[in-house]
Amino acid sequence: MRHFTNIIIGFGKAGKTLAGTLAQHGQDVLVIEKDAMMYGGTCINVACLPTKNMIISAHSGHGYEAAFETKNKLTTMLRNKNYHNVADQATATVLNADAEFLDDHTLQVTDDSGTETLTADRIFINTGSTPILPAIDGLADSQHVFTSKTLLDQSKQTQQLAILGSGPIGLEFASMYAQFGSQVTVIGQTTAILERFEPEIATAAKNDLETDGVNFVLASQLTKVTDTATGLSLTVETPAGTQTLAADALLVATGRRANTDDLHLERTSINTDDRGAIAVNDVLETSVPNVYALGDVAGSPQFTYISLDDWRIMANQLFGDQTRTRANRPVYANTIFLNPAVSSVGQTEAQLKAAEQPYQVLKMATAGVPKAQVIGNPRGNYKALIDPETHQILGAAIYAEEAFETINVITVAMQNHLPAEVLRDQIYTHPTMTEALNDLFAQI
Ligand SMILES: Cc1cc2nc3c(=O)[nH]c(=O)nc-3n(C[C@H](O)[C@H](O)[C@H](O)COP(=O)(O)OP(=O)(O)OC[C@H]3O[C@@H](n4cnc5c(N)ncnc54)[C@H](O)[C@@H]3O)c2cc1C
Ligand SMILES: NC(=O)c1ccc[n+]([C@@H]2O[C@H](COP(=O)([O-])OP(=O)(O)OC[C@H]3O[C@@H](n4cnc5c(N)ncnc54)[C@H](O)[C@@H]3O)[C@@H](O)[C@H]2O)c1
Repeated sequence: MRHFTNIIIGFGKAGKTLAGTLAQHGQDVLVIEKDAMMYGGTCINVACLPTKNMIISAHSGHGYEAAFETKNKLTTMLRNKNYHNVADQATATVLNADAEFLDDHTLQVTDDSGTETLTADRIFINTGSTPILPAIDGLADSQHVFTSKTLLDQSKQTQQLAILGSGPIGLEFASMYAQFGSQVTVIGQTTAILERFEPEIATAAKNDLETDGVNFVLASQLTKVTDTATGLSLTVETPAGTQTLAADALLVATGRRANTDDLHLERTSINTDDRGAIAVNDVLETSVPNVYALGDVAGSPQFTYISLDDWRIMANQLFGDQTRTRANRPVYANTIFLNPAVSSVGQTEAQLKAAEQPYQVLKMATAGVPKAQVIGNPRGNYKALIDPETHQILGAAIYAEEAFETINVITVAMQNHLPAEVLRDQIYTHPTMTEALNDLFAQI
């Protein structure tokens, strides 16, 4: 039985960054990753980075197959770099094996050479999340049903793509495939898309997706999947009655759940919450002392930058002044990478209204921003909500080119309680999309 000071299960964003921190402090650390094609974790191999690379290729007019090759080169380079970032540290070791718990502090790892028992002073669980496949007649047995990961593996373009779920994965793939020229149908159970965004922005984005060729079947339930000679036939209960849709492939994008499947937590005193995520306190410790969970598996909001923030909390607790916790996570935004992107931060007008909190609304069309015309994509709009007394920003939503950059400027202002005048009066380089903030906040 080998013993380590630190064992990290899963090569995710939090885990790989923590491995570097521990090694820099001279501590030994073993990182266990079950899949050698996943060194570096989900984001760089099968999620954020390959999808954004393919989306950029699609929006730039590149064909699917060229985009696929470019994406594979990128992920291969990143995987190799991520592996060496950890494995080349003097006190770090990477083990390609499946890890499971035997008891609270003992792990068993299994690889081609057999099994081994390991113990550690501290164990960090960073095993990410896994797609939820709804129990729909025929779905599990179909040869033409894909997850985001398996669809990204397809070297040939799917010409007729059905997508179940209108969340970020469903919409980003819909936008990407429509730009590649495929016929895309999104089947959603909600009556609208982007429900957590401002309605003006959600409506504009939906109209533009439709202009790009995406067909929406909303407020509907997929009830049956049947494989045909060429693809599949989908039975959908819609408000207008039962519809049958034909497609070459179905992407299932109906959410992701914490990945605890192989860990055998039932052999431990590690608790899970009502969503199946590992229950942790504000400093990410599980119900077992010295066993921690970080990122998606700990029920953290499912973003790479939040997994990275879990690393900040952990590093601060281990080596810093122990002030950072989940409870004082800074303000953060989110983006869905459509054409253009939609980004939001803080509260929406509906939330402020429900809370009876006073606010002033500022709105502007993207077409008024010179850079949007330079790029040739003037679609979209901006909306901000400010406190009428302090002029602090309560929320913002942007549907525009480079929304994902501009929103970060607003986020910094919100985190630091700056009045909107600071963004209104700031000098921005020209021509940039950030200049929109001069005009948006000029309406105060
Ligand atoms: C298609 C898609 C697009 C996304 N786009 C974005 C985006 O643009 N921006 C964003 O911020 N977020 C995005 N996300 C979400 C983001 O990818 C995740 O929130 C993030 O990767 C979670 O990281 P993590 O640190 O929790 O673990 P992960 O990076 O998921 O790492 C977990 C690792 O643990 C390994 N593992 C699991 N079980 C075991 C075991 N028993 N033994 C050993 N190893 C094990 C897995 O193989 C995996 O490598 C996207 C997700 C998807 C699916
Ligand atoms: N740009 C980004 O930051 C980005 C991109 C992709 C994914 N992600 C992360 O990954 C997570 C998972 O993404 P996701 O889109 O799979 O999940 P999600 O939970 O965000 O959205 C799932 C959608 O599927 C719908 N749905 C669920 N069951 C359904 C059913 N039976 N029929 C029809 N619709 C159904 C839900 O109503 C919801 O709209 C996201 O929550 C997000 O945190 C982030």
